[in-house]
Amino acid sequence: QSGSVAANPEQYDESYLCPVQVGGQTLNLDFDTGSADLWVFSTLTPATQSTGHAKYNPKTSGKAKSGYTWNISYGDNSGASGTVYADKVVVGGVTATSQAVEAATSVSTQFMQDTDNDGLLGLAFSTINTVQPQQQTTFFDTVKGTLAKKLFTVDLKAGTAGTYDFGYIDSSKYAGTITYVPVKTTNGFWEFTAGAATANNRSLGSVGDAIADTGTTLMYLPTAVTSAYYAQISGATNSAAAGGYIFPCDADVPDFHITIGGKSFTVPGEYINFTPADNSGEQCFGGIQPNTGIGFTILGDVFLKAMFVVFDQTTSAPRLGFAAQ
Ligand SMILES: O=C(Nc1ccc(Cl)cn1)C(=O)N1CCCC1
Repeated sequence: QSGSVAANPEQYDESYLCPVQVGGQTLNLDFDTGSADLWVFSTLTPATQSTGHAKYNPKTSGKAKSGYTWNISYGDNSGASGTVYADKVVVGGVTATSQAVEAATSVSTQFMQDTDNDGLLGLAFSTINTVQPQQQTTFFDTVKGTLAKKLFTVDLKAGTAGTYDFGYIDSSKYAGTITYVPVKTTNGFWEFTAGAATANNRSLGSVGDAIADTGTTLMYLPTAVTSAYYAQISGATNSAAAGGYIFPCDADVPDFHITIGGKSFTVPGEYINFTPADNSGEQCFGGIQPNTGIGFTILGDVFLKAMFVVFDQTTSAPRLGFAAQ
């Protein structure tokens, strides 16, 4: 089988939500290549936390996995926890007849407040799934053997709907050729080595170990690369109060170029002029921030929405394919 689902941007492209049928009920989920749990708001979630969200009712067709629990936290310190059911999950026509559906019994404030988001669909490697006592597979791992090709592609866009495709590569969605690089799976992420970064034809240094993460909004780069980038924007400062680099909203924000697999790819400066940093709209928050304390680079949505990316498990050595949109 193969299929395609829309990825609809939230305000400021903060995240992208995709309609998914869970036990016959449609929920809008945040597809996240940086985690491996499929969890949903449910009838088990306290009403004080679930108001405004679509909820999965396991009673309809779910089979409880007795004694199974899950508990996940993300880089922004949001998180959720709950219990586990097996149910039918359909994404863009691709069907998992018995997928582990993790029903939330508790969610953090960030999830409670984002009423467009009804849960997450993890697309990292199942080795980092949090279900105990027995780890469960991601939707992709569950259906992988039934797909025309064991791969999915990500085509996020700035300010408009993109797509996640499962089982095939649509060559109309990218320009030029796809450049493939090997993936290191030991941390459970789609992790690879990126190369030189430049802006205004000046070297910013090398990016190095990086993950392709659709669940993270921004780009978190090595501190040296980040500071060299913002040195080229007059008025840019690293503001503790704002939580990162900000600059005058009318500044000239340079394009960011990164080499992957020997090919250069460009993130337009306008994507890096991310959002107003305050109510006056005078200062804007940067789409590139330092990866302090993370230990690797995260290439999140700001990067991905300039790219067409193939998450490829067609062979025993997973790989990532990158092309310009
Ligand atoms: O928080 C995340 N990433 C993240 C955020 C900040 C920093 Cl420094 C690093 N990573 C993330 O992937 N998600 C997924 C769903 C909700 C948030």
